[in-house]
Amino acid sequence: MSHLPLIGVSACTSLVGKHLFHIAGDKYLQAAALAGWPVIIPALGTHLEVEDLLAHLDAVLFTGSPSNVDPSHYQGAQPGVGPHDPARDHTSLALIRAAVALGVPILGICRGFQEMNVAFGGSLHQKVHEAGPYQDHREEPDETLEVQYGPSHEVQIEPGGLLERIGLPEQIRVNSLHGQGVDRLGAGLRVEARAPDALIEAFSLDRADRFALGVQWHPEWQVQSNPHYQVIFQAFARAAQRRVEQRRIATGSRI
Ligand SMILES: N[C@@H](CCC(=O)NCCCC(=O)O)C(=O)O
Repeated sequence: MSHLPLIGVSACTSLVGKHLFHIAGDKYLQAAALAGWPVIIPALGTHLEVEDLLAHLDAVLFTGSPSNVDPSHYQGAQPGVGPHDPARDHTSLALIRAAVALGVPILGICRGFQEMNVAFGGSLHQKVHEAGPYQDHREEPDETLEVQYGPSHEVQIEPGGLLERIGLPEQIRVNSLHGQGVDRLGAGLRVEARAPDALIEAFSLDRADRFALGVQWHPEWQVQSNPHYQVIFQAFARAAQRRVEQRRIATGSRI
């Protein structure tokens, strides 16, 4: 039997009619399936130990979402810009910290990237477009998905980092669909890419023994037809496969 990695995919809470559901977008699940079997992680908050779940997973993908991380997680009690999803905040922040501690590879996309920064003690601009020298990084609300998720601006890949090592060239074009962005970078994170306005667009954990990468753009979008997006998921898949091997050795081949 082959040991296909199990890839956790973070869910948002969302009302469908009068009932609360835990949902993850199809494009994230399809892209995660390039690395292994995706399993949706419900945003159940903190009453379950995330370590118990992580013991069974080989990697976790933290998805994008229209909701914003509640600023109480990084700058004290403030109303902040909604919508918020407190259950997702609690689940994701606990999962990110525990995954890194346990050596489970993680990839954060858009909100997931912002969650990673907050989990490492960083902060976010509430509205990037009102925060000084930055461009407006939001999508045009009335445009088609093809336009919204199409290339929007360049990012400059930092030399010597993970993104360079996995094969990305000095500059790539990426999509851009976010109102918030990294302000103070979390402890232990290394900048991997910046937008032309210098906004941080990607970071990794500065530890050779961990795969923890966050990107502000959406590499899951039509990943199969974009070689620059594909290499990110290929690197994530390799990290998940390494975790399968580590778990196999740790459990004496019984997985
Ligand atoms: N709300 C945050 C994060 C933006 C984000 O993740 N957008 C993705 C929305 C839909 C999707 O493609 O999953 C912000 O505005 O910065």
